[in-house]
Amino acid sequence: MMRGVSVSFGGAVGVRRPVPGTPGVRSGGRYAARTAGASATPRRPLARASSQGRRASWRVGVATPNSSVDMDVDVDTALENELKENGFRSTRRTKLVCTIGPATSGYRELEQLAQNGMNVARLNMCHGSHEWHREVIQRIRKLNQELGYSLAIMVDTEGSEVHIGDIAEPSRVDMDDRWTFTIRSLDAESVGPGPSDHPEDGAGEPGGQPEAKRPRIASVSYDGFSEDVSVGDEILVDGGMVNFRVVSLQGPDVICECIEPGILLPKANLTFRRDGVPVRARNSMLPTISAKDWLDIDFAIENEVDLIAISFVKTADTVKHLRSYLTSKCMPKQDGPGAGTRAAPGVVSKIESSDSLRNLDDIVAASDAVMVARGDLGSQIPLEDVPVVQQQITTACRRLNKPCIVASHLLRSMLEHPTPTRAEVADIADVVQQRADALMLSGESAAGLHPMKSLEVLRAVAVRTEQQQSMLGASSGGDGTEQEQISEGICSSAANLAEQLGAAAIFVYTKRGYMASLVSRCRPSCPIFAFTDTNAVRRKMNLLWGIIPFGLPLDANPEKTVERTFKLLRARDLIKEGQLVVVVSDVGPTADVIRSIQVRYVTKDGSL
Ligand SMILES: Nc1ncnc2c1ncn2[C@@H]1O[C@H](COP(=O)(O)OP(=O)(O)OP(=O)(O)O)[C@@H](O)[C@H]1O
Ligand SMILES: CC(=O)C(=O)O
Ligand SMILES: [K+]
Ligand SMILES: [Mg+2]
Repeated sequence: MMRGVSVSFGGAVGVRRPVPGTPGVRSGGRYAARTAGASATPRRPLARASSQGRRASWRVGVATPNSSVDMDVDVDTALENELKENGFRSTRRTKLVCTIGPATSGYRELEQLAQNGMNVARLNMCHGSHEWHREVIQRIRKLNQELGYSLAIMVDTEGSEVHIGDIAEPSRVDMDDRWTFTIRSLDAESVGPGPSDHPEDGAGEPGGQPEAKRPRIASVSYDGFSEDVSVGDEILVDGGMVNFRVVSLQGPDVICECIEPGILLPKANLTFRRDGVPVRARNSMLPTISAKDWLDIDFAIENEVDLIAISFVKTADTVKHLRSYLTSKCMPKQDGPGAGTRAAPGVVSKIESSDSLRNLDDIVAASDAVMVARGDLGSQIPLEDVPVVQQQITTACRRLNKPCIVASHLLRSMLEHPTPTRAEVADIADVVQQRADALMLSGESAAGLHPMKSLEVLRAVAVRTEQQQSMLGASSGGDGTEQEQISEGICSSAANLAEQLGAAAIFVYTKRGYMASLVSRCRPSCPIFAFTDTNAVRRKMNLLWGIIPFGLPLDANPEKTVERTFKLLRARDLIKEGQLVVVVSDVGPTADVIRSIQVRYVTKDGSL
């Protein structure tokens, strides 16, 4: 049944006489023009615009008979600048997620990350207090409000993983160094050279071991740890950042010797192997969402973050359970003109264990987004399987239309060094070629020596790689309701058409971000301008490949909205006269939505 679907090619070709009083132009943040009133010149710059992307706003009166609608359109400051500076074809499509830690938690540093292309800020609840995270969230909100950014915030839960305590500082571990991992709680978690905590080691006494052999000690978060491991097991710290061999078990203490040197970080996680094979510890039977995680989830809800990432997801049931909790906790929000939209955070499932791989499709289908968490994944499955599994996950996400973040070790060497290895650059290029939606920095941006440089490298490699690519075929589709299939068909046709015509951009109007995601999934080679009327949807689209999210009130009459969009973007110089734009719209009078594809040339003043 095709009622209510119209594919029209009513391009407003050529140049029509400009409407008297072309709306003014400004840079960054919000553009506002009022259609009632007579003044045609910008009359109220609310803030100074600068090339760094300072937020500014102009309010403009445009004389149009029979109308008194407030016209405005919001776009992220950094994206607007990228678009203007790089042009449509070279603007980055792959989104960037940065973990915020001590190296980047200040306002100035956050602003610099935003300027350099961060789309989503990740807060890892393994570290820091709620107070610390709350302050970071407030700073990001301030950036969004005052400087016109539209950064999304993702809270990442700790999960029931085994990790060491909060040691005072990163610690170098050399070959043969002895460490004790204990399930005893330690008062001051002592790290580094010091007297032995264990009587039998004899260190700290005259005639004890030499300094380098003194045992060091760290607590372990999981009580079953000392029973799960055996002498001879290999302990991997953070998936291989440092490796130990278990030399003896003494009640609550596991005595280990370093067999591969490296750096031990606070809260580093522990996995173990027996005869070269990863061992499923009993902690894998613990609930995926721990008691602490629930407190962190409440914190995330309270602070209205956009996304919650769940560590070590094993089944879709966990995701569904969390979603019902979020829905019950989140009241309908008054967020812009789209009143009644629920501001419940999206659920990001982190794929980082062999259990999750068995249920991959179900987990992906139940989630709002997925993360390939290669750090832990690499210590839970054979390392050589990681690239294959990454490809499987990105493919499943495309098929099921869920955004996919590829995370961890992308620029690991930049924790210390100012330039990446060639292999790291090749890895980033590989992820971009797989058309993952987003790349994520962890320690590089949170605690490394070169957080800004890391983001610059990430962005530069992403953009360079994208330039070499052309459009990939649209999804296979075929599943879903008839209505969903119609939407998919419209969006993939629009993407194909844009490709054939070499269109400058695709415009898509989207209430929930769904239509935008369908266009994004086709990976067209022109940018996708997605217009929505709620800020929460706008921020969530920060994760979608190729999408440039705009905030714009959506008129009940879709044609009016389309016309207004062209005028506003033209006035802002974001589209140029003569450019060809493919428009996908399914925002209509509620009962009988008319979905259409239109091809339009941009006129001098944007009028149709
Ligand atoms: N909020 C923070 N406070 C202090 N240090 C942090 C914070 N966030 C991250 N870090 C540092 O950055 C390092 C790497 O980041 P992160 O913990 O996010 O690693 P990961 O492997 O991505 O996470 P996960 O624990 O979810 O597997 C951490 O070991 C820690 O030293
Ligand atoms: C990001 C994360 O949790 C990991 O790579 O393990
Ligand atoms: K985490
Ligand atoms: Mg992890």
